[in-house]
Amino acid sequence: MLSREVSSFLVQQMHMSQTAMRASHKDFETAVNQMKLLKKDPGNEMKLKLYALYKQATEGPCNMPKPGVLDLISKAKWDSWNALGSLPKETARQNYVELVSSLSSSESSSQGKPGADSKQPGYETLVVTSEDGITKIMLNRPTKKNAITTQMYQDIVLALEAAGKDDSTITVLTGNGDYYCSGNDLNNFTDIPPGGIEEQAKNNAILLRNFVGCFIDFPKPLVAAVNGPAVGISVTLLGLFDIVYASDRATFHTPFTHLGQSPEGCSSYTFPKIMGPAKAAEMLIFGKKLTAREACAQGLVTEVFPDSTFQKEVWTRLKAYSKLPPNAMRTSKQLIRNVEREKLHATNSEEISALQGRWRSEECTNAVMNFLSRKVKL
Ligand SMILES: CCCC/C=C/CC(=O)SCCNC(=O)CCNC(=O)[C@H](O)C(C)(C)COP(=O)(O)OP(=O)(O)OC[C@H]1O[C@@H](n2cnc3c(N)ncnc32)[C@H](O)[C@@H]1OP(=O)(O)O
Repeated sequence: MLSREVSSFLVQQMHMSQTAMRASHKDFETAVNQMKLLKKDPGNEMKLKLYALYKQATEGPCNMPKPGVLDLISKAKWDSWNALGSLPKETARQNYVELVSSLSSSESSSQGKPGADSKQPGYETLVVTSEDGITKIMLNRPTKKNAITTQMYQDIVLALEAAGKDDSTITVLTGNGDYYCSGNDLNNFTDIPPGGIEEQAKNNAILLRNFVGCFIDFPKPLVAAVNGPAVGISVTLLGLFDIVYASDRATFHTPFTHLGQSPEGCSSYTFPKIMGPAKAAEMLIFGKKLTAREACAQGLVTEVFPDSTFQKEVWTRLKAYSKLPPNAMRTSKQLIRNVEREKLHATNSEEISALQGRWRSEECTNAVMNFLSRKVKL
């Protein structure tokens, strides 16, 4: 017998509309007005992002002359707009609407909670520690193989934002227990909001755009310590890390087709670039699982360590790196990232548009249902 969540998920899926979810001009105008009503200052970085998207949505690509270096504010605005390159007006409009919507909902969810603004977040399923110049973000849901829940996506974003600003020099993502991460928690698909599947897909799209965007824009060296098997989004994101160390027990599996889904985490761009199109296709289209050594041979993994000495060797290495001059490391990271930052954001948008279609498909519905009703494991 199917669980209640699975049945309700199925019913919603059968009734959902096939209309595309592009933001209309009216949605855009509403978002522009909503921005004026925000009570909390979203911060300079966010304001620049919104400015750039607004200009791109209303005027198209930046073709203004670059302001002089002494005109700091105009230059920051110009840089932000110019970084969007040839992003289509329609995509910029949609990104703007989604960004404002996420700001409004985080503002309303913090209302009425005394001290919500000043409180350091206590993460339920992450352990964040800072020591020896290294901030470690550890996924901490070992009994569920560190599958990422909706709350965890949000917490990882918060933890990365904090790590980007703290005084550590390197940030490390790792997993607790025998898995690094089993990817998206498939129960995320059963938590259907009042607006049905359409609203769910829209919320997931906002969540994912923001989540992947954070990895694209992370300002410091970012290291993955892959302590065990990795699945789905935890694999695709590796293409956005600066270094990937893996235990020889780790495997790398992206079974998107089996799940009726399509790649995310910018992997449709980073994987062919890293390993060549033929190897990338075998992983992303056919779901071939790689061993740690294969992933290393294909350039996705920097170095593989025996599982028995993984922790000791990785942390000794990272502690030595963390003593290098931090500003030089940041500058090098930024130079490398700036070459393709715009391309990565555009890829993120494209992948999410495709996924929204996939999430509404029968192929995806059946795959999720088979997992939740314990019929299929990867
Ligand atoms: C909103 C943004 C969306 C972004 C999209 C991302 C795409 C992806 O990430 S696709 C990848 C999704 N992941 C999977 O499909 C993995 C599903 N899990 C499995 O196939 C297996 O659990 C496993 C191969 C990872 C491990 O098998 P094993 O036999 O060793 O352990 P289990 O008994 O199956 O697992 C223990 C426990 O953990 C639960 N669990 C594991 N992975 C997930 C998951 N991804 N979602 C939800 N729950 C998961 C599993 O159900 C077990 O729970 P119970 O002990 O309560 O039965």
